[in-house]
Amino acid sequence: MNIHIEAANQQKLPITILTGFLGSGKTTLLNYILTERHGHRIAVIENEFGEVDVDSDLVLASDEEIFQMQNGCICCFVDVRNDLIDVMKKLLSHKDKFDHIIVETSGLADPTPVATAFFVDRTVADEVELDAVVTLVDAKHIDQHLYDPVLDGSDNQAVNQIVAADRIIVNKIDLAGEEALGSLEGSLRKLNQTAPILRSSYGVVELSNILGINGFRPSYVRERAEILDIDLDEDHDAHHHIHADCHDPACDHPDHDHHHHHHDHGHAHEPVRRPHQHDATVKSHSFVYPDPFDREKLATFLKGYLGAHGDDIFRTKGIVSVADDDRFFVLQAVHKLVDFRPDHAWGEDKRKSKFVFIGRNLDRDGIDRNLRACLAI
Ligand SMILES: Nc1nc2c(ncn2[C@@H]2O[C@H](COP(=O)(O)OP(=O)(O)OP(=O)(O)O)[C@@H](O)[C@H]2O)c(=O)[nH]1
Repeated sequence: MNIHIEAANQQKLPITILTGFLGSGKTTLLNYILTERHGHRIAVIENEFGEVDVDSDLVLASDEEIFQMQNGCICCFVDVRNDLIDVMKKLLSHKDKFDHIIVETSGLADPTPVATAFFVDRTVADEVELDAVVTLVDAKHIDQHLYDPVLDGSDNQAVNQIVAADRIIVNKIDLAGEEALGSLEGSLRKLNQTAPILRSSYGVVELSNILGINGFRPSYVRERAEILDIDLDEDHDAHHHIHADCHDPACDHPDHDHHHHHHDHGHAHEPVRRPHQHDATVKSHSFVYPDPFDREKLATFLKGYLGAHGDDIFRTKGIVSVADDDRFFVLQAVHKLVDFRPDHAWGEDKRKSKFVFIGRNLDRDGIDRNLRACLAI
């Protein structure tokens, strides 16, 4: 299989891979990018973690093209990566409509195999170039994931995302003091010696620092090839190596083994396995209810429950139908920090509530029982 790594070419469509741990602010940054006037016409590909799609409801409607990719994490499955290539081909078939693509990975994804995927398919590789891997870091919560004791000896996605970055954005600086920020930046610098580190609150950064930066300049090629695990020295028929760990506990793909590295050697459907451990303790549970909720009861439950279990529950999201209110409510929680507020009117949309809880030691039945107790009936 031929791998095309070459100098940046203005004709090629730049791709930004937006990554960062669960709840770090990827969608917030994406919304900022999509609503900001920056001169780029952007297509977005999203990869959702968890089987119930909430993210598409959270991304602001815009003229941009937004493609949802569910059913697995981009970084994990060969067929999800193939879907990525298919989506990319569709986009390329009307590329006059945009001049930049952003791929938002799921919060548990390793960006490296996602980036590598673009070099696997020749048609796509001829037309696109990786502009940059942009990694968001949650200034308040990252420490507990970088130094996660449960992951001792296993792959740590929070670390991989930082290692793979061309740009690091320390987000949520409003929640951290100067001293903590300084020490965090020191730790990030140890993991990644080259990526400029920016700071932001709610993803507000100077966009010229993260879009159209040509992270793949010729001088970067070797360094990037190393990060992407592509062997440049193997003449024209260089193998590509995809480290396709699945970090999507929601997946139950038959070909998938959560305890092994998949190591492709150009044969997309025949992963070669080698011993590997990783965190299979993180799970995602989704809940859907047709009946409306009592706003106060639900808010009280969420605060109390996440207050008690928020060390283990990394991320909670929801779109909620509230009794006697025309608007849908959005639930956003990262560990113990809960944000539950009204959004737009439901309009023609069918009212129903969806919740996704992601974390360790989740008590699915208990959460379900508690949520049902908050229904307005
Ligand atoms: N205080 C504060 N909250 C923020 C900031 N940026 C984002 N948030 C909040 O953090 C929560 C998570 O933000 P998202 O943008 O949904 O995070 P994400 O990385 O897309 O999350 P996943 O898709 O689950 O991985 C939301 O409640 C945001 O409003 C910030 O700079 N400061």
